[in-house]
Amino acid sequence: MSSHGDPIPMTSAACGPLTGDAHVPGDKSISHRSLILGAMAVGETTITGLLEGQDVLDTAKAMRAFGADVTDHGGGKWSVYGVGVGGFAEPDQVIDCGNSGTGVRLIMGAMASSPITATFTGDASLNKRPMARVTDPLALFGCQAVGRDGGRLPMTLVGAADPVPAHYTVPVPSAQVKSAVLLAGLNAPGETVVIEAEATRDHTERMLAGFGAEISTEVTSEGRVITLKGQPELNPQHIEVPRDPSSAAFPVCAALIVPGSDVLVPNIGLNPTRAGLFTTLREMGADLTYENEREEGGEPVADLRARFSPDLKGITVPEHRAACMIDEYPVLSVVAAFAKGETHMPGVKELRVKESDRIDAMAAGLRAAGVGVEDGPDWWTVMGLGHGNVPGGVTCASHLDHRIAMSFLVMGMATQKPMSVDDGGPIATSFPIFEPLMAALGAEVRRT
Ligand SMILES: O=C(O)C1=C[C@@H](OP(=O)(O)O)[C@@H](O)[C@H](O)C1
Ligand SMILES: C=C(OP(=O)(O)O)C(=O)O
Repeated sequence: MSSHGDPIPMTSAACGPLTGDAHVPGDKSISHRSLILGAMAVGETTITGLLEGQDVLDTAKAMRAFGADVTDHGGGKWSVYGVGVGGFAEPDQVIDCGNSGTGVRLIMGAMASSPITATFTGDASLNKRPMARVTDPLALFGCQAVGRDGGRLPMTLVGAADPVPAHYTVPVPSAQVKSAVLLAGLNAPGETVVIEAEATRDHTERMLAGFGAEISTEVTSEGRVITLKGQPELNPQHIEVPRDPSSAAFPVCAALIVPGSDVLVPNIGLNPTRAGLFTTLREMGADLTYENEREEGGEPVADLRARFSPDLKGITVPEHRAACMIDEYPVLSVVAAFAKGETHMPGVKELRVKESDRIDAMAAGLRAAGVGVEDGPDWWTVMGLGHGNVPGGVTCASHLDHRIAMSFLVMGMATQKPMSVDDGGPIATSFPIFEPLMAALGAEVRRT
């Protein structure tokens, strides 16, 4: 089933070279944060290039339910009239975050230090995902949570009437947990401190500073120590959302495996906490170059140029790189199938608690398509067959997971026989223009 509606079976088949420019949508992480921080500022935040995927639309709807005035002006232009830190109203309906872990976890953080009660739910995928990783630290602020067994949604949070700041070491590498704690810290008096051993995406820290919060990060022997001063007045901003490196991954990887391809993916944010896939692909021998490198809004940006790469080789992806490419492992495993030799991916336990168990989902489809995969609790290895040698010819389950669906469709562009997915519906959560964008490059992707 797709997140919203009937399943949409899709197929992709081997195609001629992929060529042209691929303008991928706005960054999903930054889009969620623009709406949430806009809702917590005093006055009007304007946003251009917002990702209008279902995950972000669900966050926009949630921000309205908490009292912010959120307006869609068309063409990716949005405005949010915020209610100020501590100004959230109590929603009179259940908050449905659909398929989005980022949406629900950040919003829980944003309301946790306010004296209001809210009930959260999601689709069948989100309702299986662990929420105690967020509600445990939110309890330190005085927020109470009651959910289903194992800390699952639906779940009701009773925000703290008298919040206290927290000092918390994040036990798993998760930007969502870190961000939930920081957002809760906004309405607590005094300093909230979050420590992360491994660096995860730092958009919340950068954007909070942009909105005028007092926040600092110190790198110590314990890791990154982030200190936030509570109860600031956040100033509204104009935000230009950069294009999403996690979406860029799909046309980039497709170009590397389809013979003769030459694709330009312009204006991609290369924040080091997000760009691990591109480093990894270059280590595998990918013909992937950064053109027109520049800085925009304090972040490194470049146009990515990906060309067919006949001599890809398997590598071991360094474990310390996992957090900065965590959403890209599914599509990396596809590229690995077309490389020569083994690609070993250690330290990736978090893949098992995404929209699906991404190791299981990819391993099942790759094996069915004739590719050897070995896996353990926190690692997996793909036995590459080399270009032209990957059989394909199977239908894979996408398990309500956009990245699984897109990964198998990219794979089918270079396998001997077409690849299908049972449901391409979830693609709309993060990359609603995936089909027309890939078709315009010359791919054979269609609904079946
Ligand atoms: O903070 C964010 O915007 C995200 C953090 C990551 O999740 P975790 O925090 O669970 O690693 C990532 O997988 C997700 O797509 C977006
Ligand atoms: C894991 C992802 O998203 P979320 O956790 O927001 O559902 C993703 O987009 O790959």
